[in-house]
Amino acid sequence: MAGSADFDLYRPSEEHDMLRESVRALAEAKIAPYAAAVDEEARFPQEAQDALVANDLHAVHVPEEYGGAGADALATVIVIEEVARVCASSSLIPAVNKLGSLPVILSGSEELKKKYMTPLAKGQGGFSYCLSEPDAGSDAAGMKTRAVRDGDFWVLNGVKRWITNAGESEFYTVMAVTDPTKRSKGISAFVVEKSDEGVSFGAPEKKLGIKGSPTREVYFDNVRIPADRMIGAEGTGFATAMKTLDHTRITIAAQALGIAQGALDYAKGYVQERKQFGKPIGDFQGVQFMLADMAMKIEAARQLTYAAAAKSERGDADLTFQGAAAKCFASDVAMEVTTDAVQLLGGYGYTRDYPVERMMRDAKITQIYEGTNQVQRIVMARNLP
Ligand SMILES: CCCCCCCC(=O)SCCNC(=O)CCNC(=O)[C@H](O)C(C)(C)COP(=O)(O)OP(=O)(O)OC[C@H]1O[C@@H](n2cnc3c(N)ncnc32)[C@H](O)[C@@H]1OP(=O)(O)O
Repeated sequence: MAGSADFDLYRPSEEHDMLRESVRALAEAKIAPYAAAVDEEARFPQEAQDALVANDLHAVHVPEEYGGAGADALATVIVIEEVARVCASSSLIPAVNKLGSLPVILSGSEELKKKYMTPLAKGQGGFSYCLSEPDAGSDAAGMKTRAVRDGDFWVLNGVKRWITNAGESEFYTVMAVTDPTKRSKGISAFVVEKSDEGVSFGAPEKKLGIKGSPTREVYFDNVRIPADRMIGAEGTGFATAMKTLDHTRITIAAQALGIAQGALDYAKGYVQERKQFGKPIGDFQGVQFMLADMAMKIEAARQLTYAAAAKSERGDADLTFQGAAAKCFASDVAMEVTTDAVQLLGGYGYTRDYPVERMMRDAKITQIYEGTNQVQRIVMARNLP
């Protein structure tokens, strides 16, 4: 797996290129064949989960000392990008495993890291991230889920909403209020296990896209967990949640990039096959210009995303700006490019007989989750370079 110092700001190393080739081959052979059915039936992509685990690609970011592949941020981006190119729902597996576990990696005790990163690396349990609530989305610090100390335990009560892979994951990073007088400084982070008494899940949301990735509410009803499940010090949970997003918004950019590339690749092939007025529609300059614009936007998004991944790896001071910028830009590109791909396929593009309408529906969420693109602008404006 690629090492952390192997890439400069913009250029993936030879190892990164090899990783891309192998993930692309795996994704095309083992994930792409199920993408349409996973979407149509709104079912978890078990085939993708199995293929990713078998090839050690389900959580590549886990450091080697905990049995992981120790992939750097760019390698993680490449894995997510290549899986998203064929199936966005499946790309949420490596993405959410990073999102859910990064709070532990960034701020957790050595004991917590050993306890939870090891099974994650082995594919014995995924990790979900519980920040949002029914009434606390963009205003994450307005959360109400409460954790109250009781001797050597914390007792959690509340509801988290929009939790990706809820019910599938074994482990949950949960942000909860430990001091209601302090807003963001009164929030702490915890690891909760699916098997903890009092944890339950709502019905899967019926969504426009990423239908293969279950999104459910998570309920905490007097969930009593040992005090050493707190991630970092009391009151640092919100900062940990935000620091995590600085790194993982780049994985959403990767996902957007993959979806856009998948749509461009499909449209490129289609315009050579489809004949109108006696020749392939790709011979018309109007169509060529659309493809050129799509490729140009994707390339710009890729450069921004890879540069952000390099900053994530190095922990550069301007990561907050760059992560938000990459997520915002790449997700807008994904929406534009997938919409243009549908346009290029005309009436066929609008049907489920072709994959581009799925890609267009899947692209939409990348403008919304891990902070709407309006929130990204708040973040960028507060952290201008
Ligand atoms: C991977 C695929 C799965 C996808 C699943 C998707 C599920 C999700 O979408 S996850 C949830 C997404 N939610 C979000 O992104 C939340 C959006 N909201 C936000 O980011 C914030 O609430 C935001 C930016 C609006 C700021 O909120 P606000 O309440 O004004 O807080 P703010 O005053 O900036 O910060 C509070 C404290 O946190 C700390 N903080 C804020 N940002 C950071 C940061 N980037 N790094 C470190 N600390 C930070 C600050 O130190 C600040 O403390 P201080 O007052 O001492 O400076």
